[in-house]
Amino acid sequence: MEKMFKKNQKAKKKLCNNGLPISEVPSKFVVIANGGLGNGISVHQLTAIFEKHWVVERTNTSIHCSYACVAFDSVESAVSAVTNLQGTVIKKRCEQNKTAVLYLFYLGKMVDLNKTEISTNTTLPPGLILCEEFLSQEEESLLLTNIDSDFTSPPPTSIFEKLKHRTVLHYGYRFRYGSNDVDKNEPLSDHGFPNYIDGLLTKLLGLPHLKNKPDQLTINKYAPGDGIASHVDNPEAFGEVITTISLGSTVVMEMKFGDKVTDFVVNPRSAIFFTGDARYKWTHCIKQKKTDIIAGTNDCRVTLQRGTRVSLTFRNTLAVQNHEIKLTNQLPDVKLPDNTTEADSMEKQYVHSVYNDIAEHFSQTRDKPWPRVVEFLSNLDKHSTVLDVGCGSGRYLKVCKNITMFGCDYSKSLTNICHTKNSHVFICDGLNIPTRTSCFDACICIAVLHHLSTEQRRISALQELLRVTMPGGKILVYVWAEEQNFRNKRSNYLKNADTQNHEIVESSVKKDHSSGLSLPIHKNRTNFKQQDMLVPWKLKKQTTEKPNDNFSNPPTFYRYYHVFKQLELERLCFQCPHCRIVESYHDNGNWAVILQKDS
Ligand SMILES: O=C(O)CCC(=O)C(=O)O
Ligand SMILES: [Fe+2]
Repeated sequence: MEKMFKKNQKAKKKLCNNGLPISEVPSKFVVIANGGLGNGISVHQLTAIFEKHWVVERTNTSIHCSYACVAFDSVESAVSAVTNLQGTVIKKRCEQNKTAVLYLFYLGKMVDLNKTEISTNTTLPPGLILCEEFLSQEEESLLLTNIDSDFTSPPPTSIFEKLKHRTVLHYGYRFRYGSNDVDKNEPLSDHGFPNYIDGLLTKLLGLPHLKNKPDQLTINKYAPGDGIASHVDNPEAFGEVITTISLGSTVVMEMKFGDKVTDFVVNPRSAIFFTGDARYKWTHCIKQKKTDIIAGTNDCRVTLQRGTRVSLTFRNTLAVQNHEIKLTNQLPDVKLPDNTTEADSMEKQYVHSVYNDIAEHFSQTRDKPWPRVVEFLSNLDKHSTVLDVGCGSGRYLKVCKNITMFGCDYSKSLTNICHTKNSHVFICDGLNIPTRTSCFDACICIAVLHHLSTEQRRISALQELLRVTMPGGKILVYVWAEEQNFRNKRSNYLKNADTQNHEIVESSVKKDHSSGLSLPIHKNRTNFKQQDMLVPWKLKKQTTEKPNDNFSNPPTFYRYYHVFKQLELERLCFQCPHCRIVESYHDNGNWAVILQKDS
């Protein structure tokens, strides 16, 4: 009895997951779990049982459904049927000696299962271009025939690999799982792809999405139940657009970015272009399942059986820049902004937008207050009103009970996190703080100035801090130091090498072709080799999901930094009128000053 109850509950849960409007209140509409065509039970068999006792208005099932829906003539009939038929064992129509156990539940409304179609109103991630019916059926079957024969006997110009959860063929360059890149010195052949790809390539290049002819192709073959772990195709190794052609079977792709998740159906013969955010910020994956349950019309979910699916992923490999730098042992050229427009746009791309994207992860990993900042706040007069400029996720806003703290930050996502902690915060640019002059007893500005990309902006930020502070009030400023090894003491940043981010790129350069700006990429947890650079931030791996191969690759973001040399911060302060430096010191890889505004 108990076993039957458990099975009943399990069946109910499954129906709910399928989107059926199960109701606890009796109604005339009933769903019969296990009583559907998909489970080998015909409508005929059901009506034969019902008609002896009750009047049925309509019965509805579909070959895709293991359940059937029934509309009785009245609630009473439905109640009687649910009570009497619960747990009935019925012989399957087409499978001899096999039976099904029926479980019945009320529905809030009648559902027409055959009218359920895949819902098309999924919002795709920004930058994802999905072209349905990109190939004709003839083109698809010709490709499949050729690809099948390559899988059977891989040509010498290809590399065949059997991964744990799919088989793959690489052309052009071998894709190296682990580093998720290619060896540019080892092309697989002079002529790249097999001839049968020519037509497809011409067709792809005819669309505006691909700027250059791809030079690397991975063909993935998925049996039902196979998948690909969540990843971003390595931005260090491959160009701006990744293209995937699907053949053979429908599948659901899942894309994620922060707490945003999108599932969408990828049909055979479609082309997907991953560009922009979908290329660089959102991860994509295919779960290891034999069926996909997806949103359908009519409040229902549609269950799709997967068949064998083949996908072709085209990539453009990037040139290797590392070698030259290493060989000559010279620092790369740096081209920084030299006007306000350039500085604004660079900070927007490499500071503001990044903090919005990494806010959640940043707040989880940067929540410990630094002791000397807490000490500064604790030494302020009781009831002081203090502004934290660039407060991030608010780690100093609640550390001192005796003072009133406000925070401001450019990042909406970070200020949202502060709101959840009930802190007083507002969004603003530190160069234009929207408050009156002289309205705070003190200010702190921790790890902010180093994100401003010209000296003039760093001075302006100090002047703005001085403006909003009361005459006689104090300001504490911290910036990242070029000297991470000071007086023979290594900073925590260096000491914590090997624990985080160390796997990221060797020294290389990021050139922005549209703006002409060029910045070196810093190797995390190493000494700084230059003052201006991009510092990688790798989002944490999704721990909820076991990678099905070593192809799990969360996105990397780049933050712009100008690290300060000894006395550089003091020099900037000297250029600000009406203040004096009360104290300056090195603190664990940072330079700090305490300023006092003239009375
Ligand atoms: O099979 C697919 O559609 C995805 C393939 C993919 O993401 C890749 O090869 O990087
Ligand atoms: Fe991919």
